[in-house]
Amino acid sequence: MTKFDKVVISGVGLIGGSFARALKQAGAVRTVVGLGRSRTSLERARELGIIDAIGDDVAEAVKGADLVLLAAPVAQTGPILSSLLPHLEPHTVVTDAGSTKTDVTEAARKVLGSRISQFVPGHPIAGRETNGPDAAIPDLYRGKKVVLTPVPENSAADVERVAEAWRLCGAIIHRLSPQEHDKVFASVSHLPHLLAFALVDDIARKPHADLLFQYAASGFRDFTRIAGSSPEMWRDISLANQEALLAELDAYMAQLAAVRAQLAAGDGKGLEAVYSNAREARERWIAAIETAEAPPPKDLAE
Ligand SMILES: NC(=O)c1ccc[n+]([C@@H]2O[C@H](COP(=O)([O-])OP(=O)(O)OC[C@H]3O[C@@H](n4cnc5c(N)ncnc54)[C@H](O)[C@@H]3O)[C@@H](O)[C@H]2O)c1
Ligand SMILES: O=C(O)C(=O)C[C@]1(C(=O)O)C=C[C@@H](O)C=C1
Repeated sequence: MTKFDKVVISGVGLIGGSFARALKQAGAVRTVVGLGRSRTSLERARELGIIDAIGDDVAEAVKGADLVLLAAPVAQTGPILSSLLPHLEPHTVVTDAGSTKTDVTEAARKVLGSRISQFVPGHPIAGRETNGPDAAIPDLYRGKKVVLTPVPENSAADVERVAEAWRLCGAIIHRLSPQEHDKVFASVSHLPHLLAFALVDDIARKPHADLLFQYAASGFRDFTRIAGSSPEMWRDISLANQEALLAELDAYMAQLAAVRAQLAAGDGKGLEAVYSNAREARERWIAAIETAEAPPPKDLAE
């Protein structure tokens, strides 16, 4: 069942590589061509069987492509689209996997002009702290959400084409506006990453850091897992979503100030109320996510 004759991936790391692997596993693509910044990394992707060919020449790479996925750090969106535009055929649908959507859509609009209709912005809500082609796995998106934030100029058919590709990877399609998207993910993704990076950085800079790390255990490991993520990627996400992230950070700092006051006052009842509310909310969230993200059987996604 070949749905896509040729798919081009610009940025063959965890996200782009997993997309290619998933489409290949579903038997849904004939050829995957990789574009990228690092030749070594593209060669590794080819060696791993993630891509079939390295796009040495952009014009040749995008010629006859059904679908192009941008999966590089979000600040690369404009430059990558500029390089693709002169060679982009009218039938080719372009999408992206960037973690922010307002900046990506603005960059795409600026570069593509009237051809913005060919760009359907998207974001898979799945990932890990590892990066590069070696981290790519075919089941990364199985049972996970993909948020599409289409622009008014997109045709229903092009949006459906992108949705279909993600469904073939096992994902479930949701839709938000770019602004709604960026507010939501500032809260539940971008802020936790900033906090994890800041905490580990803070501890690492203490004079007795070695002693502290020697005794840090599973609680610390769980809280800071995401501080193992790509600094370049998270720099771009933080700056791209600066306004919403600052708003979430301010709200969190107010919460910390309130909790600090309870601690300083020895207000055990107050602290326990915060901890209980958090634990209950987390339990409800885990139960809901386990129901919603129960992976569909492989043949249903195909
Ligand atoms: N890691 C996650 O958990 C996650 C989840 C969802 C979405 N995303 C988004 O997906 C995108 C890719 O993230 P990733 O985790 O796969 O990172 P990654 O580091 O594994 O892969 C990114 C790839 O892009 C390449 N690249 C960098 N600049 C480029 C350029 N100018 N042109 C072409 N390729 C370029 C890099 O060489 C690398 O191979 C980012 O926009 C990120 O915000 C990440
Ligand atoms: O699991 C992880 O390591 C992730 O960070 C994945 C995660 C997140 O949940 O925040 C990170 C960035 C994305 O854009 C989507 C998903």
